[in-house]
Amino acid sequence: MSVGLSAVEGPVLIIGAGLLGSSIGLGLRAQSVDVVVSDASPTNEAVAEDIGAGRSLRALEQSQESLPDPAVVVVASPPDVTASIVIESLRKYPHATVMDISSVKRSIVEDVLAANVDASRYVGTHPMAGREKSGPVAARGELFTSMPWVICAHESTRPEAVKTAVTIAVELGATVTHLDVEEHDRTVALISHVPQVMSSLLASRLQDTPLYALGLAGQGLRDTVRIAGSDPGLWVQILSANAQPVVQTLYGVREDLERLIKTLESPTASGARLDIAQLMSEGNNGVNRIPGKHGGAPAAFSQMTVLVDDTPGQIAQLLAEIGELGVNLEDLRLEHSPGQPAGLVEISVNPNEHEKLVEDLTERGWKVVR
Ligand SMILES: NC(=O)C1=CN([C@@H]2O[C@H](COP(=O)(O)OP(=O)(O)OC[C@H]3O[C@@H](n4cnc5c(N)ncnc54)[C@H](O)[C@@H]3O)[C@@H](O)[C@H]2O)C=CC1
Ligand SMILES: O=C(O)C(=O)Cc1ccc(O)cc1
Repeated sequence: MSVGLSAVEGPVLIIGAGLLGSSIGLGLRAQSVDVVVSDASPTNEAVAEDIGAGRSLRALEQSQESLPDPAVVVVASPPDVTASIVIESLRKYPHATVMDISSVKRSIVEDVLAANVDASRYVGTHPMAGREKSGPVAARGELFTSMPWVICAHESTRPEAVKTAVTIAVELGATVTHLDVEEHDRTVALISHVPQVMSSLLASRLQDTPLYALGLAGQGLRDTVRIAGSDPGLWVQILSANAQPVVQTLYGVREDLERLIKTLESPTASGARLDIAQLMSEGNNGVNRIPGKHGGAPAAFSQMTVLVDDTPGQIAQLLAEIGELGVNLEDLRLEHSPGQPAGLVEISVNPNEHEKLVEDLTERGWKVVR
């Protein structure tokens, strides 16, 4: 039974009410879907209920209310317990579609298919959205808006189960892509797991760096180490469950790293500079291939930087004025170094709006750098 106008049939039972589970709960509740949350940690389950991600299963049980038969079970627990929770849920809720959202798929699908359960109601999925924080306090209902969500049906998944998973992803604002399990694991090794490794390896170089040196860091360092703040416990599980595809990608990185080290050991040798330039431009080629917003073609937006005072309301004022000027912002990034009295707002717009916006904002008294 659906409570609101949502296309999702509830109740939806979310098992694992951490960052992802509670974000899904918040997003579905915003569409008036009936959501029940369950977590091994009573505290996380209670926090999830408090922030509005769904009704606590424990609280329902304590009040002697029985859980209405869930139409969908979303398993949002850490990867290492996901397969066993999926299997248990398929047994316990014989009418429910059971989907998981773990970052790795092959090991889970294999375990579910090997168990004596009705695996046709199981569909593996993976929202490509997250944060470098964990737990329900970090949850956001809009986490999945315009983000990809991969659906990995296995050979015996029922079409209705796929449809249910797609409906949930779409309801949360995500864009659905279908991949088989092997392709998924190979792909995420490159676009998610190795980036995490590279970020952590670079950030680990900073452990003994004097604080004055870190204080000089610009946005480049912050951009590349942001995800190094991720939960080690989760990443031990992800990397070990997807070790083989990750290692394949790391072999390529090792090759390029060895090439660069060798070149830089003799930087004035004949051809050395060309080799450095080649490595850098190979990086340019790669970054230019990353699609723009909403999965569209790589977009060539033009950028400008606006200096704002570090006082409340400045950024809101700037955005309001850009809106008044009728310009659509394609992207926005804030740069701010602690201790600096000003912040930098980097704005991306369509190139044909660039010059006029620089002029208009300057006229209105903003300090704009092209
Ligand atoms: N963190 C991220 O950015 C993303 C994570 N994922 C996947 O989502 C899943 C959850 O990750 P997060 O929400 O980040 O982790 P989290 O640590 O924030 O949440 C996991 C929750 O599961 C609970 N839990 C642990 N064992 C349990 C069990 N046996 N039964 C019920 N609950 C249990 C924990 O108490 C915790 O509240 C993982 O499988 C992860 O691979 C997918 C996409 C992005
Ligand atoms: O924060 C980011 O940039 C991420 O890429 C988050 C993320 C982490 C793990 C996943 O399985 C999917 C997405």
